[in-house]
Amino acid sequence: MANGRILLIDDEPAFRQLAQSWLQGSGYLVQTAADLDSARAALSGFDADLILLDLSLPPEFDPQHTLAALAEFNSRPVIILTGHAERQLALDAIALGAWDFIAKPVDPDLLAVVIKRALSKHQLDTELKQLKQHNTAGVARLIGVSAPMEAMRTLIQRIAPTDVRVLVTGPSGTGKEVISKALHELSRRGAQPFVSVHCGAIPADLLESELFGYVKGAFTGADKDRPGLLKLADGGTLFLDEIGEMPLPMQVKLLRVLQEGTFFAVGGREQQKIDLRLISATNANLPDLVNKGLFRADLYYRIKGITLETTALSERRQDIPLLLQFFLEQHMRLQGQSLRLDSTALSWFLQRDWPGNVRELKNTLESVAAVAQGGVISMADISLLHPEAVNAGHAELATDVNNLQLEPAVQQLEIRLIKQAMLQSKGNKSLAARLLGLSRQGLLKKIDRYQLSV
Ligand SMILES: Nc1ncnc2c1ncn2[C@@H]1O[C@H](COP(=O)(O)OP(=O)(O)OP(=O)(O)O)[C@@H](O)[C@H]1O
Repeated sequence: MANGRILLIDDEPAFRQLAQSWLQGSGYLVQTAADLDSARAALSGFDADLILLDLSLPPEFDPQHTLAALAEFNSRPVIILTGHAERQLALDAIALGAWDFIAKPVDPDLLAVVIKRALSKHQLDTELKQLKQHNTAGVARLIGVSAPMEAMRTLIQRIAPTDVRVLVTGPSGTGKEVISKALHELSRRGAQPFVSVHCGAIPADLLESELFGYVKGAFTGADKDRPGLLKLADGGTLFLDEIGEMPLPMQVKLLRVLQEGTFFAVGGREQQKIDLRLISATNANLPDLVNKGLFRADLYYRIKGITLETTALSERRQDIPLLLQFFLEQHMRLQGQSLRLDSTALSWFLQRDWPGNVRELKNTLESVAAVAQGGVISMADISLLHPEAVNAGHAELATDVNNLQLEPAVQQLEIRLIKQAMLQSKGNKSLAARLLGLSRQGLLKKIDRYQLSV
């Protein structure tokens, strides 16, 4: 399959031919056009994912004319090809919505990087938009494009309208509560309460009165009737989180409620009837607990209904960029400031194992976002909170960070990142500067300041 479709609009035949062969060599489908009219004609039959646009085009050779046409192409990323004299125009193009610009003569390696980044950002934006447009609010909150997530979304949509009991199992932080809420929101009970009970967090001797409520005088301190969580969930959904941690005596009582649909408040004589849907979740292996006598087999079969199994984030890594984007947007909305990850920070997030799954990813992003400055999260921010991010070969930097010697720590980090970028770009300074989010001039100054032999 092709990596993407690119339309190259440039009046120089030799450059068109050369760039076309570079891009085809990298697996892109490429069409070319020499002016705006032929570009429009090409687009009617070729749905380009990205456009490379020279600003000086025939017949006018007037960059302003080309800039005026930019809006026609803006549904896809446009990269401006510019000569040095056109730098201001390129900046104007960016203000008008172009994705980036690249100077002529074009460096093929740099072009490849810019195109790759533009296309992956574009794909993320499109996927996020599609998810947002999903008319089923509950499922839209479940971010992810991996096969397990797609399958989960389909199952949720099928199961939600029924009243079948659901058991959601899987590792901690993989979204079991998000899934349960989606099931509730898409059900006929969606407008009724969703009551969540963390079975392990309520002390065993309080769980009964919390769930069933109590009547005045039932025990010391019960100075008035109080409805329990079961009653509060009447008509809606009761979500029993970490059900594996429910004490055995309470399991017996819950079983009776599930069998009969009725219960008594603690100290009460009046039988109460409830109508609710039960969704349970656990990260424990319930059949194992049943075998060990820690969980009642009859209750297990009652709550099991349909079992939905979540997948660890390390087994669906393709969801990480979209989750990061989602949490970044959430953060930006809350803080009212724009924020992005630079490329090294993004790779760090992509490469980690995330044993705490989505919860750990979200918390980590939020904490580094809190210390980031200037609207960009970089490795310098990450290593302040995660000194282990600095690899073993740079242990001295970790020590500095621990000693809170910020200045030298930042300098050493800069040196390391510059060396890494130079290595990655095989000595190409323009590309290294781009990877580091610096201008070429800015990079040269730093190389000079640190007297680096790169
Ligand atoms: N697919 C997802 N899309 C968006 N947010 C998610 C997703 N999965 C998890 N989250 C977020 O991650 C955090 C943890 O999710 P959740 O509480 O649902 O996990 P859990 O599996 O129930 O964890 P635990 O077993 O520890 O109770 C929440 O902030 C939730 O919003």
